[in-house]
Amino acid sequence: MSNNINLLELVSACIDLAEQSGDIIRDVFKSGSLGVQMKAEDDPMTKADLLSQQHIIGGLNNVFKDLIIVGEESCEIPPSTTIPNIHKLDTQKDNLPQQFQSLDPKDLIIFIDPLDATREFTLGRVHCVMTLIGISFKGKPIAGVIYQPFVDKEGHESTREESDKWTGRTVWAIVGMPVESVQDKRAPEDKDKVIIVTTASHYTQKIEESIKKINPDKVIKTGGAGYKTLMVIENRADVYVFPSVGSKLWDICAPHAILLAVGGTLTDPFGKDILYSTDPSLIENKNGIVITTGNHKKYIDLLNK
Ligand SMILES: Nc1ncnc2c1ncn2[C@@H]1O[C@H](COP(=O)(O)O)[C@@H](O)[C@H]1OP(=O)(O)O
Ligand SMILES: [Mg+2]
Ligand SMILES: [Mg+2]
Ligand SMILES: [Mg+2]
Repeated sequence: MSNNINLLELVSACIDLAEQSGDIIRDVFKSGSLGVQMKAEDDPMTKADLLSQQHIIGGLNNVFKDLIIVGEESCEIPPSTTIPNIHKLDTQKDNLPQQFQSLDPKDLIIFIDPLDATREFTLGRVHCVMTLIGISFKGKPIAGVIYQPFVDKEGHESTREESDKWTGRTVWAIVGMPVESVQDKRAPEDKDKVIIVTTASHYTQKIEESIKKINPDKVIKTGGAGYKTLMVIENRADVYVFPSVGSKLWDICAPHAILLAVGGTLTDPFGKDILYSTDPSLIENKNGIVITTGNHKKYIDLLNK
């Protein structure tokens, strides 16, 4: 029997599971007992990272057979009774590109970052925290789901004192379909500026040099690969520059798919495409990443001059 997958049903399940993981992540945060473990120096994992990944993979495996899943955390997946809703996007059926209606699971890889910006999570800077579920097909991202637990439905950030406003936001896209959940959030005073967004916690001399080459009007340093890519997608920044080792395929697959759906570009700092693969030697974005929604070649040329 064919186990072929309809992409809309898979994305629907991913949205449902990411939203449920948001409840898990908020509950762990509010409990005040994060259970921080260091996987390596500068690489924390909490109870929320683990429970979120177990919930998502357990739920996906209950509905889809033969899925190839690459999750950030190395953990057992306990038996799960969760059956995700595969019908959340049924109203979009007519918009689904024909080639995505019946996909061989052998051609798909699901990249899961159960909690992006763990360091910020442990420090209480929770606005950058996201669950990221990306779907690649034959090496390229085709769909992405982002869930932000610590913002409201519009993506507005609020403090811990206003935690009743943390209703959460989902952003999702399938490449080739209209994107509904993304807004242009450029501040009027930033209209003609060049704005770079980059890491707050892994800032290096090399990043400093790259920024000088672009000579921007403004540099925003903040946490999370998903959060920074979303800043570019929503036009709060022009280019996300991270010309260093550190991010992995699960950090970028979901944001990359949403970026592609809005016409943006993600490459390494030399302009080379990223190949989404299960090959352990390719999981790390060794050269780094550059993300734009326009003028990509201009920024790559500046970085390599
Ligand atoms: N040196 C590193 N080791 C592990 N993960 C990293 C490293 N650098 C970046 N990351 C991942 O990329 C994200 C973005 O990095 P930064 O905040 O420095 O821009 C981090 O939140 C982290 O994801 P995660 O929190 O899911 O482990
Ligand atoms: Mg991590
Ligand atoms: Mg991450
Ligand atoms: Mg993570």
